[in-house]
Order: sequence, then C-alpha cells, then structure tokens
Amino acid sequence: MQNINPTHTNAWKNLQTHFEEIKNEHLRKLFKNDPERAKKLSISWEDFYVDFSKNRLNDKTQKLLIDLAEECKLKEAIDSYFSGEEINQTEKRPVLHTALRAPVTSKIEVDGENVMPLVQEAKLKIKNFTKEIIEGDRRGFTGKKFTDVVNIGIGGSDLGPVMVTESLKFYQNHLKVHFVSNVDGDHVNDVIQDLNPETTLVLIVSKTFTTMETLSNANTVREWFLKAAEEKEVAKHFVAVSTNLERVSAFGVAEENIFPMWDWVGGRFSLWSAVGLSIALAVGYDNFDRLLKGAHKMDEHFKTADFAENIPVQLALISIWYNNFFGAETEAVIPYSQYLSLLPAYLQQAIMESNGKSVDRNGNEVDYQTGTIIWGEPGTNSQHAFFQLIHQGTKLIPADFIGFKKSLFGNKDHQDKLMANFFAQTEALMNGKTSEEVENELKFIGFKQKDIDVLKPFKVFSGNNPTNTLLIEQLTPESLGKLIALYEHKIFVQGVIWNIFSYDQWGVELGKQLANKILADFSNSSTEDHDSSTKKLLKLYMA
Ligand SMILES: O=P(O)(O)OC[C@H]1O[C@H](O)[C@H](O)[C@@H](O)[C@@H]1O
Repeated sequence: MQNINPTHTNAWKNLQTHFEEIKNEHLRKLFKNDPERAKKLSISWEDFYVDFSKNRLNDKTQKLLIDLAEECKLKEAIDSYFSGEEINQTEKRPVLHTALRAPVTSKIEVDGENVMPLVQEAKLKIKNFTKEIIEGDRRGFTGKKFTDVVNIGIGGSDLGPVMVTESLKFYQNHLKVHFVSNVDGDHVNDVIQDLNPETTLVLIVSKTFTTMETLSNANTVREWFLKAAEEKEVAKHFVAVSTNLERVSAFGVAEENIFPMWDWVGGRFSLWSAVGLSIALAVGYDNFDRLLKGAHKMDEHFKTADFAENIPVQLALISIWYNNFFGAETEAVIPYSQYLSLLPAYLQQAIMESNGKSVDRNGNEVDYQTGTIIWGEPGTNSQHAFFQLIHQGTKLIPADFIGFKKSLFGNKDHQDKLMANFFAQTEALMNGKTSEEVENELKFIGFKQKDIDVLKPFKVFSGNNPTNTLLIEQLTPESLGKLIALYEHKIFVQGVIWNIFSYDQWGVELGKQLANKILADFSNSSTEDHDSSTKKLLKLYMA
C-alpha cells in the first residue's frame, strides 16, 4: 500500500494556489459562465445519475483533484484492495468485503487460498436456512412456525443489518425482525416483552464474540427463553454469526447453527456476509442476493471507470476539497426516502470509524485534516429541523441529496411533492436569495420601504452551499447495494489520499477498558484511581 503524504504532492500545492483563485466564486456565476457545466460535472451510470455540478469547483479543480489521486497512487491502491493484499496493516489483514459479492467464478486469495469456495458455502447455508425459516419447514420447540427474529449485535453487527432491513421494508415478508444492540436493559426488555419464545428465532451476531453489549443481551434473551423451554431447545432457537467458534460453542449454540465470518471482513463492512442473515430472513434470499449483485456492479464501476467518470472517486475527491481546503468539518447525508432513515447512522460508523484517524501510515501525527463528521436525516423532515443552519448559519456544510425517481407504492402526488422539495433545496442552497431579490419580493407584497430596510438582512440567503445530487431510478435491493458500496469505496479513496489506515478502530478500545474497570469498581464499591469529577459521579450513582 502507498505511503504518500498528500500535502507533499505537487497536486496539493497546486490545489492550494487554485483554492485562492476560486474560493470566493459564487456557484451562480460558475453556472452562468458555463452552459455545459451540468453536463460536464455529472455521471450517468446504470440507474444512477450523479450530479456534482452544484459544487464550488470548476474544470481545473476537477483536474487537480484527479492529479492528487494519481500522485497518491490511487489506481495501485485500488488494485491492492481488490486483490486481497494485507492493506489493513495494523491488524495484518486484507480487506475483502468485496469478495462477498463477487461472482462464484472469481478467484480471490488470502494467504494463497482462494476464499470464494468458503464464501459460496456460507451463502448456500444462508439460502437454505432462510428458506426453511420463511417457509416454516424449520420450526420452534413446540412445532410452531417462527414469526419473529431478534438480531443481537452492535456496531457493524447491527447498523448494517438494521439499516438495510429498514431500507428494504417494502420487500419484507411475514417475519418480524427486531434489533437489540444497546447494553441498556430497557432496549432488550422492550423488545422481548411482546415476543413469544416458542416462535422467536434469535441471531447472535458478533465477529469477535467478546463484545460486552452483545453477550449481555444474548444472556438475557437466553434466560428469557429458558423460562419457557428446556436447555436442549436452545439449539432450535439460537444461531450465531462469528469468527470465534470456540466462544460460540461455549455459549451453547449448536454447531450447525453457526454461520462463519472471516478476519478479512471488517465489522462495519460485514452486512454482505452472514452478518446480513437478518436481512435475508426479512426479505428472502433472492432479495439479499440482489443487494449483493448491486454492490458488485458498483465494485466493477469503481475498479474500471476512469477517475473523471468514477462516482466513488469523484465524491471522495469533492469531499476532500471541502474538508482540506475550505475547512468544512461536517458533511450531511439527506436521503429523500423515509425507508433510508437509518442510512446516516449507518454511514456514521462506516465513515467515522474508518477515517477518524490522526496518525498516518508511518505512525506520525498528521498535520492536515482527515475524517469528516457525518450526520443527516431524511428529507423532507430535516428541512423542518436543521436546514435553517445549512441555509443561513455560519458553517459550510456540503451535503449529499439522495432521491428516487419512482416511489415504491406508486403514489404520484406524494412523490411529486417529495421530489419538488428535493430539487428545490439544492437549487435554493446554491442560488440563495440576494438583497435585491428580497427587496423586490417585499415590495411586491406591499411592505413599506422602512420595514423592508429592517427586515432585509434577515431574509437574505448567501447561497453558494454545495450539494451532490444522487438521483436513482427506484429503491430496490440492487440500487441500495450500489449506494452502500459507493460510500464504502468513497471511504477507501479518502483513506488512501489521507494516508491513513481506514480498516482498524483502535480508538474504540480505551472507553471499553475503562468501562470494565468501572464495572469492577461497582462490585467493590470503590472509587479509587479516578479523578475528582468521576469519583463524585460514581459515588452518586452507587449511593
Ligand atoms: O461484531 P463484534 O465483534 O461484536 O463487534 C461489534 C463492534 O464493536 C467494536 O466496538 C467495533 O468498534 C466495531 O467496529 C464493531 O462492529
């Protein structure tokens, strides 16, 4: 893997100079000066139309950003990523979630062994298992068909599955799928209170099978189950997805109920593996497979398209442009689909856990910005919540708008209203409203000049707020697969350019260690070895 400080490249220096030329340019002017702009700065690919023309950049910016990618050896890095090189160097692992959606005939090697037969075997197991559960051939301990599935997992073992299950709710069968993640006992109890152990299937999903939250929740659900059933029935109702077979067996999950996971799949990229069992149960294996096929298409696009025509590359570079040159700290993701309401939360882990790093590949502190802060909510709801700040606040917040041409239920009236808002917002964010326009508008509705002068500054919108528009044909398993893979590759590109390791997550450890220490303190009623603030808080809690 490459190890190039991006700020030492010629492209970076050229971008700095160029930034000074363009930073005050208004998007209105950029559009006025170039009638071809939208055509030049957009990509049509399959059922996706990605318009990045409403960004504060021009042809030169685009060229320089591509120079940056080239100087940082992005092409070579993409080859290493897909070929199974050990690019997760701090954990000594390749990063091969793309193998999970590759065609059967592919050959992808880890330590000289082709992993595709393993992937195929796992897929077949998911396929058969989900079919048996959905069709009622495999039943609970009293012979009743399963009606409910509880997925117990956290982080990557929860966010991907819950987001996709919610996103594909339209395609859902009769099984009701629930997700328990938080160690907060109110979460698990809230879920199980309405469930019948006779008809509930429990999936324990944990790559490591050491995660405190997941093990606590799994034990609580097991205890709940054992109030109704004998120990031997656990085998019929509990399945696990993990790399840690010993620990899973010790928990009492029957061997045939263990679904594999591999070290070369990072938790936050694992929904394509058996970690996505809840998805396959909710929407059926065929739809799960369509999701994977969509992601594979995006993989191929990413691998083969020129950088200028490459959606993940372009979105990654534009985000770097704002993050590292304009000093933007956050990015919003606004899906105009209620089904995608969990996409921003999912992307928070995927993006922030991957690129929230401040040490480069040499182990040195970086002196430039890396991972952006991701947030968002679906439109139109978000328009009535935080859009005020995007339109008129003091911060620059680039945003991705994701919308679909066709709704799933086919209600044209609602869809037109939704999409009218979708298009209106990106246009309004870009154009803003000038003082002159405000004045004319107020005059037109009969305001007196005196009142206009007072009100005018508050009604001006400076505009020039950048957005990407992702207009997709319809929300289907394939298009969702493409969309998720797009963001996965955007993460990869940014990690390469920022010269950081995107596939470890050491930063999560410290809090975990301290929580374990404090748990021990609770048992000993001790508050030693803590600062005065924490001491007082612990005392108050224990009192
Ligand atoms: O799947 P598990 O091993 O239970 O891990 C669950 C999660 O826990 C950790 O804290 C990591 O930060 C996440 O990347 C991971 O997805």
